[in-house]
Amino acid sequence: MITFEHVSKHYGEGQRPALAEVTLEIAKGEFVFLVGPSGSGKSTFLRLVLKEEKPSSGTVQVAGRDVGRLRSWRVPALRRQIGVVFQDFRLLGDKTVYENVAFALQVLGKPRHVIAHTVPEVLQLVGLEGKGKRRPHELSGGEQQRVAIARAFVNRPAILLADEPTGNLDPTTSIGIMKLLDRINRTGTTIVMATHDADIVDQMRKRVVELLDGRVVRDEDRGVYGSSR
Ligand SMILES: Nc1ncnc2c1ncn2[C@@H]1O[C@H](COP(=O)(O)OP(=O)(O)OP(=O)(O)O)[C@@H](O)[C@H]1O
Repeated sequence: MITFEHVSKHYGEGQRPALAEVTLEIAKGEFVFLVGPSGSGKSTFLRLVLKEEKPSSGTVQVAGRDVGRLRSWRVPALRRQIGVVFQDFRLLGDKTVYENVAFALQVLGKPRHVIAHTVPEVLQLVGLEGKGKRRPHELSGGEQQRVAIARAFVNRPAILLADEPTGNLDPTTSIGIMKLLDRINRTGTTIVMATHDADIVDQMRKRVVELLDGRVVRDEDRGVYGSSR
């Protein structure tokens, strides 16, 4: 589903590379934690998958396409296959929960009856039934993240990228969010999650890819946050 072959990314002359010779394959339906200290290249990895950045060298393939060679007019089609969730939720503050999720479908030109049917379904999936009329500021952080996940998932993308989705949440709320991501993963969606949350990684026991200074230094199935060696 996602293949990196000898991918390096240099943002600027004289800077050390944000990613260096990364070769990695993530299969359809996998759940992968990207871990590593601040500045190790996790967000850069995610941005390359989305074609928000271009690799300086090497190839990035997503869903069978060479992202580096993708023409700009094909980029929206690539991004339709990828849902994204961030640490700071990034909801539209002047829209209700329902409208935030519906908006993701409106921009894709989905007919109104499809939206009316799909949004309540996905709000129920994320545990927000009955809260569609609230605005983001009337929700807890965990609920806001559920809205963000509903919005990212409403189009049933093949891939969900999550950049520190539990970074602003307390441990109990974080566990709820992880259960939700696990449920989404079980529907067949490939999930790549960058995180500093050691407890979560240790509890979930999924594949762990560790970056250090832009290099993959560990890739373990059912891994833990810190090296087990
Ligand atoms: N737009 C940019 N321009 C220049 N340098 C950048 C840019 N984005 C990231 N970098 C540099 O690339 C390196 C990797 O950054 P990246 O954001 O990918 O790390 P990260 O592992 O996601 O960090 P964090 O855990 O703090 O989010 C860092 O040295 C950073 O300063």
